[in-house]
Amino acid sequence: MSGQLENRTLTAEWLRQNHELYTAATNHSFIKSIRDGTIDVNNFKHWMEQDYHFVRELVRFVASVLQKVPRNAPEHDLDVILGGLTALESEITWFRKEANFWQIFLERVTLLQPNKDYCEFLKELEREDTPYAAAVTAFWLIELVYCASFMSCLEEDAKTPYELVSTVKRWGSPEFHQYTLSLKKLADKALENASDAEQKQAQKIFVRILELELKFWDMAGFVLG
Ligand SMILES: Cc1ncc(C[n+]2csc(CCO)c2C)c(N)n1
Repeated sequence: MSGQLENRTLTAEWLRQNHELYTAATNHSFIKSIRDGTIDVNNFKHWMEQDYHFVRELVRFVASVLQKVPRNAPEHDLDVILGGLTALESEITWFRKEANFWQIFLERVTLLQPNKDYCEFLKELEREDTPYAAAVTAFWLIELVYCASFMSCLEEDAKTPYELVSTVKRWGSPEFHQYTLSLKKLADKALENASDAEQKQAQKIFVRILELELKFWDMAGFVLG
C-alpha cells in the first residue's frame, strides 16, 4: 500500500515523466565502465578533479537550502539538511585524500564548461527568490543521481575495480540511499505546500538538473592530454 501511495507524490511523477533522461543520467557509460571494470583510470581522475570543485560550490548551495527551511517546520527537517551539510566536510576531506592517492593536484584544476554551467546554475538556486520547495527538490535530485548511479556498481555481478570500491561505497551505500529518501520526503512535503507557480518552477529545475548531471558525466569521458 505504501508503495502505491508513494508513487503519487510529485517527485515520483516527475521521475516517471522524465524516465529517459533520468536513466541516461544514472546509467551513463562512465558509470557502466566502472561497473564492468573497463574504466580508463584517467577518466576517473578527470571526473574526480572536476567533482571536487563542484562539491565545494554545493556546500554554499546546501547552506542556502538550510536557510530556507521554514521556521515552523518540524525540528527533524532542519536536522536532515544540517546532516547533509556536515557530511560535506568529510566529503571534502575524502576528496583531498583520494586526490593524494591518485596524484591529482586539485588546486591546479581548470574548470571545464559543463562544470562551470552547473556551478552557475547552483548559484541561481542559492538566490533568495528560489523558493524552499524548488531548492530542496534540487538537493534531493542531485544526491539521488549519484546514489542511483553508484548503487549499480555494488551489485553482485559488478566488476568494480578494487581501488574504486571505497568511492562507489560512499554514494552507493544503503545508508546514503536512506538519506536520499529522507530528502525526498522533505521535497514532497514542501511541494505539497507550494503554489502552482512554485511547483512549475521546481519541475523546470528538476529537468535542468538531470540535463546538467548528464553533461557532467559526459565531461568525465574527455581526457586532457
Ligand atoms: C556533479 C555531481 N552531482 C551530484 C553529486 C552528489 N553529491 C555531491 S556531495 C554528495 C555527498 C553529500 O553528502 C553527493 C552524493 C556530485 N558529487 N557531483
